[in-house]
Amino acid sequence: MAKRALQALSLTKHSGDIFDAPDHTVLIHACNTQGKWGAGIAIPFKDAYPDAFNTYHEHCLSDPVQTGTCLLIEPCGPSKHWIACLFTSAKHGRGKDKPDEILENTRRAVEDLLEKVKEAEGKGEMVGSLRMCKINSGKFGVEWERTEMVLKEVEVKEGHRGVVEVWDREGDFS
Ligand SMILES: Nc1ncnc2c1ncn2[C@@H]1O[C@H](COP(=O)(O)OP(=O)(O)OC[C@H]2O[C@H](OP(=O)(O)O)[C@H](O)[C@@H]2O)[C@@H](O)[C@H]1O
Repeated sequence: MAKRALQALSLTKHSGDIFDAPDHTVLIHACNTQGKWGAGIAIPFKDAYPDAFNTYHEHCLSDPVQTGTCLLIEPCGPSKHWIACLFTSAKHGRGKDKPDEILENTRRAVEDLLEKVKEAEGKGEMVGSLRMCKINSGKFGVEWERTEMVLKEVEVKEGHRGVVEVWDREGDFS
């Protein structure tokens, strides 16, 4: 029998505030592995989800975290939002990984995210839609178009979510 072709990930684009999301939405951002949410969209994440920041921080300090992985943090606080940290660069600031490395880490981290979402759903957890900002396009300095190309090449395996929403405050996807 012919093998079923694997589907590629679909992106939908949305203009507005990523944080203004229904309960159980998964909010996704790109992180360094140093345990710091010190700039860019990481600051509002830290302000709105201090418990998630503590979980991320401890995860980074307790084990050397590999890039290309994802930490999916269970809903905490009244918002019931899941927080997904994609480890797309080891360091931040001047020491950040090179764009090609960030892109390869992104591909693997998103695959890891899709698997972790599947596992959570398998345990009967409520997991809403997957929402990301234009990851890597700010402090990590990688053009959004390059990250978008990589995301659209991610293979959606059996039982994995096939759609990720991308949110931008200005609706700028150029
Ligand atoms: N307040 C806000 N509200 C809404 N949208 C906002 C926003 N601020 C920025 N954006 C947008 O969010 C997208 C991603 O841009 P970002 O620069 O955040 O993230 P990135 O993925 O390039 O880099 C990750 C590293 O940035 C941080 O800094 P540190 O390493 O701590 O220094 C982290 O900790 C990571 O390590 C761009 O579309 C920005 O327009």
